[in-house]
Amino acid sequence: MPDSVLYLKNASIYQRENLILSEINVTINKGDFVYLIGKTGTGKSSFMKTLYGDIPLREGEGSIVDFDLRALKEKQIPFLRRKLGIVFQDFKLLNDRTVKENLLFILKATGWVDQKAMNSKIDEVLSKVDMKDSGNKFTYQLSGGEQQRVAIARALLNDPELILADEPTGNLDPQTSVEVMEVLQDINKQGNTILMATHDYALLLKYPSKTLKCDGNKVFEVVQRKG
Ligand SMILES: Nc1ncnc2c1ncn2[C@@H]1O[C@H](COP(=O)(O)OP(=O)(O)OP(=O)(O)O)[C@@H](O)[C@H]1O
Repeated sequence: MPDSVLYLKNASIYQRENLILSEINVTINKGDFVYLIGKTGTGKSSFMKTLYGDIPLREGEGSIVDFDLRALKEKQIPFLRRKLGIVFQDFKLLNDRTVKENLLFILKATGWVDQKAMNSKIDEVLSKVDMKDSGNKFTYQLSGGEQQRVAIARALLNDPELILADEPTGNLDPQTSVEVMEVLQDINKQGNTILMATHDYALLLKYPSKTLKCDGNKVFEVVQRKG
């Protein structure tokens, strides 16, 4: 699989002893923008959690950014997550710090030491999400859409090979959802690979792309009709 960043073959996903999804066959290639859709409770979050090592893959084959999901050891998980950018519905920013301090925290935690390099990386990712002028604001001073843009900037810090966004617009109004989606589209056009779980069908229609659907314990690729 030369250009694949995610590969699942006959994979099954369990929550404790409950089978959530089975016979999953999915490939995501470098540069793709892929949606993961499905009704509530069909397993989108379980799928995402398996990919970032929060749920072990117990059946089938799985490889993500060159990590074997079946053989993944607890101590490898931080290294896997360094190659992924993860964006959550509820932003998960540290509210007692400024935007820059939130980003510095992650850089230091992932081994960066050179202050100049850190500052320039922070400027770079904040520019990508159009938040360069807000570095000194506390996160609680930002709107929901701005907070999500900072969370996307944070996901970009370590040049991830794959961005996993789990309902990134789930807490946002329709207008702000479109703004955040524009940011995700832009960074995809710049070469980032993105898997986005969503139940926002308006976004799918506005920004059509490859779509996987969770339904009846399976994951299907669905073909979107144009027009
Ligand atoms: N920690 C857990 N332990 C046991 N079962 C769980 C756990 N978390 C989720 N489940 C079950 O797994 C199934 C899939 O849940 P999941 O959260 O993956 O769905 P989802 O498609 O992401 O839903 P939503 O859109 O509501 O977030 C549900 O039936 C849920 O009850």
